[in-house]
Amino acid sequence: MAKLFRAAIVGPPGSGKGTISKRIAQSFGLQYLSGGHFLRESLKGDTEAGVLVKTYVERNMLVPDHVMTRLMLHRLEQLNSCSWLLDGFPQTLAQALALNNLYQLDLVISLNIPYETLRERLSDRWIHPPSGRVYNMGFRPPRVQGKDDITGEPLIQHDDDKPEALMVRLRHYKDVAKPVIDLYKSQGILHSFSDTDTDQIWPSISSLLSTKIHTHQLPNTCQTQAH
Ligand SMILES: Nc1nc2c(ncn2[C@@H]2O[C@H](COP(=O)(O)OP(=O)(O)O)[C@@H](O)[C@H]2O)c(=O)[nH]1
Ligand SMILES: Nc1ncnc2c1ncn2[C@@H]1O[C@H](COP(=O)(O)OP(=O)(O)O)[C@@H](O)[C@H]1O
Repeated sequence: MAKLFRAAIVGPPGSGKGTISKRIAQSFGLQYLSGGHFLRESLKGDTEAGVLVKTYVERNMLVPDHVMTRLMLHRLEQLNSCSWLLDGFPQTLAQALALNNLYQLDLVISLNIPYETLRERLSDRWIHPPSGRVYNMGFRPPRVQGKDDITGEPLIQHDDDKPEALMVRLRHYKDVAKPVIDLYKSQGILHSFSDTDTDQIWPSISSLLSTKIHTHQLPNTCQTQAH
């Protein structure tokens, strides 16, 4: 069987993880799994996990590690035959250690983006909740203002992208991210990218991945099991 490639992308909210992850998934055929999107999905049904998660997500607080880890590791189990890229997980050292017990990551991409850039971008971020498609009124506007390109449904802005919530998220992010970044640095798999612009960073990420992933080695069918 072809060797599977496992990677994660880390960076503050608004650093472009989702935007870059989608480009990576498209160019290199990795299965993309976003922690934030996955949580929002689990809020939809009236499940026990959904109710538990809701109170945290609504307050922009990290879901407790044991809950987040259980949900994500369960999902990853269903992606056993896939090469994947994680976005937004792990965010804490406890999550990183739990992941580490089961999977050896090949690569971690870290995005270092100045605060002012983050603030500007997130205040312009609009999303289409059912699909997770992300727009930006300057950088990637929808074809029709306020509407999703594919379905024409309305776009919304997350409460946690509004300025006050953003400050809290960024401060908190810094505290929890450092030990995670240090862990991956010590494992020799961390690659950091600093710029204000996704399009400037992308060529370097793409060429790094080309040296690590040989697309002919990736399984062309990745069997994903239902949730
Ligand atoms: N102006 C600008 N906006 C960007 C750039 N890259 C991403 N964005 C937008 O910034 C916002 C945050 O990006 P996203 O990928 O969702 O970041 P994440 O929170 O790290 O997943 C979105 O509205 C993107 O469309 C960029 O290079 N310039
Ligand atoms: N790894 C994680 N651990 C705990 N909670 C998380 C994690 N990732 C996301 N969350 C929760 O989900 C919310 C939304 O996540 P976020 O990263 O904003 O998603 P997005 O990818 O849409 O930016 C966070 O405010 C937090 O409550």
